[in-house]
Amino acid sequence: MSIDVARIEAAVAEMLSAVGEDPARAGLTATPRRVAEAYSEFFAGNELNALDHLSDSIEFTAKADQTGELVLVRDIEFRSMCEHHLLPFLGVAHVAYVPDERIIGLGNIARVVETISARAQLQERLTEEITEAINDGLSPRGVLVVIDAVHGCVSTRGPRQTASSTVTLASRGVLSDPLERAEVMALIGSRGGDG
Ligand SMILES: Nc1nc2c(ncn2[C@@H]2O[C@H](COP(=O)(O)OP(=O)(O)OP(=O)(O)O)[C@@H](O)[C@H]2O)c(=O)[nH]1
Ligand SMILES: [Zn+2]
Repeated sequence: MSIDVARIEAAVAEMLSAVGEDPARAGLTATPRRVAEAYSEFFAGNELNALDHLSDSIEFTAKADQTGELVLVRDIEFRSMCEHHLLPFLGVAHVAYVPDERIIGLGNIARVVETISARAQLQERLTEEITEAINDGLSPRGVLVVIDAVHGCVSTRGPRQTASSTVTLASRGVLSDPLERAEVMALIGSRGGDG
């Protein structure tokens, strides 16, 4: 089902009334439309299939004596919507995989993250779904996804922990091995230049 902008606008006007605001006052008249546009962005991934970003994979043949090649795309910025409170959580995703017979243009890894983020999510499920998409789309020898995020529902309300971030990790195949995983974690932690 596509996003129903008119229904979002009506619901936002109703919420404004419910919190004691006047949705007709000058500063608020365009707010339902703006929120509907923002929600259309936040939930655009409901209409998309992340695997479509992996359909143009490239054949990759490792030489016989090469093992353990790794692709790591670090610091992919994302925002998603916490499904408990409909407040954003923001952070970075690090996506690593060990190719088998297919690799993919690097920008498509970020597109997978964006599509799966643009849905009502839990950070754990977001991490799992990105891992699963890379695993299904590229059939690699291993996948590891690490997400580090700050939740609006933890920082702006409830516990109000503004300095706390949450790290989640999911893996498949050879990157589930603790030693292989440790190498990727070290690479994620390292930064070239002044980063
Ligand atoms: N595991 C997990 N929990 C989350 C995520 N986003 C938000 N939460 C937590 O989900 C919980 C929802 O708990 P509830 O008790 O139903 O709601 P609440 O009373 O608003 O909880 P508090 O935020 O702790 O005040 C809260 O502890 C949130 O911090 C997430 O992505 N993953
Ligand atoms: Zn929440």
